[in-house]
Amino acid sequence: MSDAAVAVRDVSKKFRLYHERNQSLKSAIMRRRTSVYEDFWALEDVSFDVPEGSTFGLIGSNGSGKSTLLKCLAKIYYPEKGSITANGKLAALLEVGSGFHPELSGRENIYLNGSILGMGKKEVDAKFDAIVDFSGVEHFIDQPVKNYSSGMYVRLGFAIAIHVDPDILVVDEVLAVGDAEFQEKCRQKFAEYKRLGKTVILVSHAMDTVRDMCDHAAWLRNGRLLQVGPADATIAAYTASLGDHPA
Ligand SMILES: Nc1ncnc2c1ncn2[C@@H]1O[C@H](COP(=O)(O)OP(=O)(O)OP(=O)(O)O)[C@@H](O)[C@H]1O
Repeated sequence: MSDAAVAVRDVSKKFRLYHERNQSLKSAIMRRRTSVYEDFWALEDVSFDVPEGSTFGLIGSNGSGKSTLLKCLAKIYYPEKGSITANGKLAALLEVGSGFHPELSGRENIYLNGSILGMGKKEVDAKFDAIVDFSGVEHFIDQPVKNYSSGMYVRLGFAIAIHVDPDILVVDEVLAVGDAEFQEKCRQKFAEYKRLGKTVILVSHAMDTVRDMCDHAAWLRNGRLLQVGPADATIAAYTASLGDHPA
């Protein structure tokens, strides 16, 4: 479909859950090295379109498959079944610290992470000051990132991801780690993306944030898509399903 930034079609993702009831060496030998496992489908037959230019929220309870789906979008995981088509350059900011080497400095990690996200050295050179400026971690830029706080990690990771200048930005829960000032910066960035017709896909448990930022949303439960469409209606259905337990 021409107006879809991302088309998710019949996506199913399986993990193996190993059941090692007895951890001893003797028991491993007795089992003759055969492992006992079961297949667990973290995503099952998930299909939806993310409209181009939308800010799209993925919502659902813990373990419903949101992060797994984002990792499939970012091509960190490959689904066993189905397909995902992205129409444009996609940059993802997933778990805190992913794509960073803890022993390297912030400066070195900008080059490392930038190249993982598809930027050449010259491009990073040209954008370096702007990345550092947006991140707000200039004072610590030559320190190893293992000494960064989780908020500093996320600031730097987000600053790099947006300077890739993606058509589609995929952001996991990590924004919740940032302080109020940083969240406001992100909010402004998402609004700017919207004005530019770019697409943002984000995961959040904060329904106020999703309501505030997103125009569309998809609700996952136990790996299945329960509802997709306008954010307000999807959030209302999800929160109603929680009964007395607020999201
Ligand atoms: N690498 C893995 N190996 C085995 N199981 C996994 C793996 N990654 C995720 N899972 C399982 O897949 C299911 C979905 O996990 P996922 O992290 O996608 O959920 P989520 O909706 O992002 O949850 P949360 O809101 O808690 O972040 C969970 O049951 C989880 O235990």
